[in-house]
Amino acid sequence: MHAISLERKHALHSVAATRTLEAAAAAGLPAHTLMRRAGAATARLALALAPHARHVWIACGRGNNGGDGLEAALCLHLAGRAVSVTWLGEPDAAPADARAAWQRASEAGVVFAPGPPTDLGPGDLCIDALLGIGLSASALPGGGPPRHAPSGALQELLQALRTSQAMVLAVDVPSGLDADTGQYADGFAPDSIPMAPRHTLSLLTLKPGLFTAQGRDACGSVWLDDLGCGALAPRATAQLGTEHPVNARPQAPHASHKGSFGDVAVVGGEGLAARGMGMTGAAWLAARAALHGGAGRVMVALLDEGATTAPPWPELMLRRVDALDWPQLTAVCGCGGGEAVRAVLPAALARAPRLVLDADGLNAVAGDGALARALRARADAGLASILTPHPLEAARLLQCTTAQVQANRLAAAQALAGRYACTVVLKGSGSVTASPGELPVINARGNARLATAGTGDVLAGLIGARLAQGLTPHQAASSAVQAHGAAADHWPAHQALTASALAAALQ
Ligand SMILES: NC(=O)C1=CN([C@@H]2O[C@H](COP(=O)(O)OP(=O)(O)OC[C@H]3O[C@@H](n4cnc5c(N)ncnc54)[C@H](O)[C@@H]3O)[C@@H](O)[C@H]2O)[C@@H](O)CC1
Ligand SMILES: Nc1ncnc2c1ncn2[C@@H]1O[C@H](COP(=O)(O)OP(=O)(O)O)[C@@H](O)[C@H]1O
Ligand SMILES: [K+]
Repeated sequence: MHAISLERKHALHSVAATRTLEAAAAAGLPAHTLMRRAGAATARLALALAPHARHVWIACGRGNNGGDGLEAALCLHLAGRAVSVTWLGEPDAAPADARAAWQRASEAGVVFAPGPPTDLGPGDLCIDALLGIGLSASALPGGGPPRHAPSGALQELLQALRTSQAMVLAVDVPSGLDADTGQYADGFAPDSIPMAPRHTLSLLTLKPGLFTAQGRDACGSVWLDDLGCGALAPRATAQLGTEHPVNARPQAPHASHKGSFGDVAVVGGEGLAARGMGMTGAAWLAARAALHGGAGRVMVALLDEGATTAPPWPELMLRRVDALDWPQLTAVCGCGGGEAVRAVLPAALARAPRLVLDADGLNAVAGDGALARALRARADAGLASILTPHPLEAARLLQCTTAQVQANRLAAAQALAGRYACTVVLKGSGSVTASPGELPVINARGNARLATAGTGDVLAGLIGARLAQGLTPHQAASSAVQAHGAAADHWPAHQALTASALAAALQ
């Protein structure tokens, strides 16, 4: 068992892949072995997390997730801890593994109670073993009418777990969360994020939904126990984090020059005169990020007809759009581009060998079939493209709703990558980077301090810098997303995170 370190990459497996592994592992082991291992691992982690707990309360569901909880109860009871269990199952209806676990726990004298102890305090521990990966798919958003509405008893126990002052350890997955998508099933979303500390012990594999959409809030700290079956794991569904080089500069040869690190041109920043909304700041932010991200030279082509503006940072060079030497550039197009960016896109799409398309650049492509075809054609011409939509921009590109994008972020990012034959970063908590033929990467870094205007422009500029320095689009995008998130994670608690400060803090 180990805590999931965000410094390393990890394989992620869908529920289907985990079921395949479970079946292969169970076939080679005596009956009930996996559940006993799962219960023992849960008990070990419980003792480590709450060594001085006066009470451990375990809420167990009807299925095998509940069986894991019963096995954990037995281990904790045998270790001399004060344990009580609330089990929603019935011996005659329980799956075989869970029934055996109930029998062993009962025979050993584990205490069963209808609900949690009334005096659970902050030093105590609750274990959530209500629902695991068996959560019914038909209850998931977009999956039709729920087959099982959460019963009153299940709701009461979930509520007790979520409002308890005691730390909560979720077995395998927080109950009600879909382990593939990170979305709660209908009727299971909490009213607010619980205040008590939370841990999740994922069993056999790490699942993608633990790290994207609602997953990170639901899980708290994530741990993994492969139950001794890691060697049997099938091909990963996705990857958590990336180990690609952060900044090529420290390893660069002494005989480098500024041309060795690529030219980035940021094209965006519609002027105030166009539609009464000045967005030049977005272009400057992207350019500053490209500079701090290690690009050799950074140019800015503002879509600000007639205005002559001095760059806010003297390292940046101004260019008119018609003076851009597209074939030599990595273009970052769209940041604050407004309506004006549409006119530039045919040239950028046709001529830029490396292109990052953000914000209004994406909206223009979503609303214009010719631009969409030009984007799609870039792959066949050997030109590299990266799209960086937030969920609403992704929904426009996919002609669906934001809720449908969020319902399965991994699938949405992969669908976009397929449709446009390029790399896609679907932003938001647990950003997903997907590229044709590559394992998608979920980023587990970053936090809600990034939810401030301009941080997306900073990301686009940083991706541009990495692409300019020679990383592949998939490497450039996934490593930039990770560095962007890590900068937010390391941000001093007492300092405001603003987009321009973030750009300057990048490495
Ligand atoms: N069988 C095995 O070999 C192993 C199973 N393991 C555990 O077993 C879990 C999976 O067990 P199961 O397949 O039994 O599934 P779960 O225990 O996750 O859930 C199934 C139960 O929940 C109910 N349910 C499903 N969706 C519901 C909904 N929307 N509302 C209300 N009730 C709902 C079902 O009717 C069933 O009673 C894993 O998450 C893991 O904790 C682990 O012990 C590893 C080994
Ligand atoms: N709650 C959050 N957790 C993690 N990352 C976040 C969160 N909110 C925003 N971000 C990140 O901040 C950036 C915001 O980008 P975007 O929505 O395009 O904003 P803007 O257009 O204002 O720059 C993205 O990289 C996104 O993933
Ligand atoms: K659970």
